Amino acid sequence: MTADLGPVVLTITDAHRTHGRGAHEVHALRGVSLQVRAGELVAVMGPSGSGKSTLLNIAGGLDTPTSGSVTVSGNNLGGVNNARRAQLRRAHIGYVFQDYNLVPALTARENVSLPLEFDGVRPHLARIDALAALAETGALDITELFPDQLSGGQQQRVAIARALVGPRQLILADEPTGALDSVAGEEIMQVLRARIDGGAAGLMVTHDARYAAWADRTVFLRDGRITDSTGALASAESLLAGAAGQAG
Ligand SMILES: Nc1ncnc2c1ncn2[C@@H]1O[C@H](COP(=O)(O)OP(=O)(O)OP(=O)(O)O)[C@@H](O)[C@H]1O
Repeated sequence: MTADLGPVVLTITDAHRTHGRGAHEVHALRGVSLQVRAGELVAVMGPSGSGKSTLLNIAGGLDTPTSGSVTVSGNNLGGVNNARRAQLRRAHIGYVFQDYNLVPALTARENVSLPLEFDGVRPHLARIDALAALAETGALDITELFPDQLSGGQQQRVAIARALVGPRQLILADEPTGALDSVAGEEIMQVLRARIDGGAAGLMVTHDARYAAWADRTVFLRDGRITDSTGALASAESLLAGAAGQAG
């Protein structure tokens, strides 16, 4: 997998993120540097409170580092105003969350079209792209169903299609398999892996070594710092040992 990596998509350089002040100050990130290339999936593991979600949020411009920089596809997210950051986010970055966040009143297809229509894509073109993304995630048979008619696994396929729709270069996933049984979880990982192999870069938070094993490498966070990094082939054993010790 690592042999065919493309250009660097995500660069995080010495990122610090502090929440609160004085006695309430929390150092969520303490100097994290990380690069993810096209065609590469990086898993992030670590105990509860170690800064995993904060790292994902700053990678996607949902949060900004207190110091340090974040560059996505050559765009420095810190050097632009909020409106431009939101635009860059929509153009380049797809998010997959554990709790799907689908709009209940919209069908699967409409949920996937929505981000494109926000960006001014005409409805018939958004529909074509939405159907392509739903095909990619194996959800073509449920395009006209509403979220409450779908299983958890099906809802996550729709949520991933929404994250992948259009030309996204960076896929950020926060426990994308968290609410699923292991069969559905493996299916979701196949979909994500295929998109990464197709040329996107991916950063995925997981507590589960089985899913981290789908990544090209895993970084371990502890107290806001990267403490360890391992390649996928380094050994499933070390991942399992790490997960057993660090899951939170
Ligand atoms: N908005 C905030 N205000 C204050 N503290 C925060 C905020 N967001 C995160 N934190 C703190 O920053 C630290 C890192 O949080 P973060 O959610 O990134 O960890 P995590 O590794 O994702 O945890 P979990 O596995 O439980 O989701 C924690 O101590 C958390 O309480």
